Amino acid sequence: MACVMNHVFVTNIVGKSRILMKSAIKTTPACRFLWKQRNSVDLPVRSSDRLLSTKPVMMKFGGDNDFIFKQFLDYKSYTYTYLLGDTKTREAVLIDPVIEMVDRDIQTVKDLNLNLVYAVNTHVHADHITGTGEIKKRIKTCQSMIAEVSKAQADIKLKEGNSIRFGYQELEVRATPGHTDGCLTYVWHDKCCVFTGDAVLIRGCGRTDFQQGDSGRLYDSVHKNIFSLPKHYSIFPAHDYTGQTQSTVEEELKHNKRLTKSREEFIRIMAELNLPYPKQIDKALPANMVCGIFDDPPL
Ligand SMILES: N[C@@H](CCC(=O)N[C@@H](CSS)C(=O)NCC(=O)O)C(=O)O
Repeated sequence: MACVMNHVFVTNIVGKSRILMKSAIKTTPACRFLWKQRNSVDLPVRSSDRLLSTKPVMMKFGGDNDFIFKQFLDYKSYTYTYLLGDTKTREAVLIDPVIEMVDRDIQTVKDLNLNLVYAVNTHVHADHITGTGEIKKRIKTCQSMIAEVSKAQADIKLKEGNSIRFGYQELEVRATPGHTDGCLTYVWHDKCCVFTGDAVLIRGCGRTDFQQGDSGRLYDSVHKNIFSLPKHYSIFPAHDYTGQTQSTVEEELKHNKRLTKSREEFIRIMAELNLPYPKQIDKALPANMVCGIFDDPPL
């Protein structure tokens, strides 16, 4: 097996030694696995030259897999919550849990005998209250995560270049601002998939008319940090309003109704959307700055 390890510099270890600064050289997945076995704290992640996995899409459902993947829907806000787990260690993370659906999420964690280590938000949501605070109340060892620049409360503040590790699995954190300034995208390179929050929706994108919305910034960050991924990577967004569940980088490069346009045209399209404000925005925004925990229970 070709295994070029090169140099590793792990500089910032936070929260049970699972958050690692990007810095080293990407190798083959098998090589990385062997390397991780030798050293459970430091691990090589990808280099700035974006050398990435050449494996085909690996979202197998069933069989002898090393991971768990579940996509849940909140049918009120059309939010997708993702449960990702590592079958060897049973460690798991939840991405974008919704407060009203926490019973479902925690029950699934229990059913699958998982140890939920992180409850992660892609950004400060405006349309629903996050479930991260409620989850932390019920699972004391679970830590919450959100972007540092969002200034929202969380146990661990993330920024571009961090990695989120659960068992032998790892998500790369990429900054994709524009819908909000703290939008993060999580890339699961080993499984060739990417959790884009509201930055890229299927055939669309997050609106840019409130919070720190900035259409030019969204266009640039998506093209730099999502559309530069290998074409076969699967895209899993935070919402879909049309009944779709998943896309790929290739599909969105070809068919996204907004992001395939020129930057100038994109900015014009976004300025003319005239969408109604999300119904829950007035309570969701302040609640989500404090992990979704208010003194008064949410309606
Ligand atoms: N009707 C929904 C809100 C729908 C909405 O505005 N969605 C946001 C993401 S949640 S802030 C969005 O960016 N939509 C993009 C689009 O093109 O629809 C509600 O009342 O909650």
